[in-house]
Amino acid sequence: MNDRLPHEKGFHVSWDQIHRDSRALAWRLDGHGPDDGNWKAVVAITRGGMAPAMIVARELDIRMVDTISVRSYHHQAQGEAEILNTPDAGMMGDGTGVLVVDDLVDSGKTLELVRQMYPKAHFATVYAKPKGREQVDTFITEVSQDTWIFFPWDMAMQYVKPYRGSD
Ligand SMILES: O=P(O)(O)OC[C@H]1O[C@H](OP(=O)(O)OP(=O)(O)O)[C@H](O)[C@@H]1O
Ligand code: HPA
Ligand SMILES: [Mg+2]
Repeated sequence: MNDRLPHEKGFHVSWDQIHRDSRALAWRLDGHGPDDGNWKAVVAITRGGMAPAMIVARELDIRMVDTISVRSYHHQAQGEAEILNTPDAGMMGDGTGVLVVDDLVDSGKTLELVRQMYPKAHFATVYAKPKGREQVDTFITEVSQDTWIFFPWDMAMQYVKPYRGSD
């Protein structure tokens, strides 16, 4: 792996896999909302949470969808997490009944910040690393801390040399 990358392992996720895993997340959450099992809204943490949030909202038939914009990473180096935009305050309240969805939790800093704003919300991610696991209420797959997850929206198909041979 390239010297600039601090992570030992790469976990490459296809569109098909993120779709399946996001569906699995929705099914796990189904029936666990505070209002007769229902959730009132889905809030995606931009940008990575938007595709999983769309799939969760579709599976659970939730039409109330909003976003919260958080930025914490510059390439693979983490900076201070900052909130750039918040969802409708009236809809959010203290977060009760709201599913906050992100693609993954790594250090947990992003979720920690959002949790401070909406302590009663339910935090769900598709993938989780050990350091951030305490910040997430529901997730599907755990990967080791030294794994970098590559999402399909950050990748493109490209030529790979044969195992044997030089062209
Ligand atoms: O648990 P943490 O260590 O805080 O890391 C997890 C967050 O980092 C990534 O987002 P990023 O800030 O890179 O922005 P993006 O979603 O727009 O790519 C990822 O999508 C999570 O939101
Ligand atoms: O493993 C990761 N993959 C993509 N984005 C991320 N942001 C924090 N950790 C990761
Ligand atoms: Mg993100």
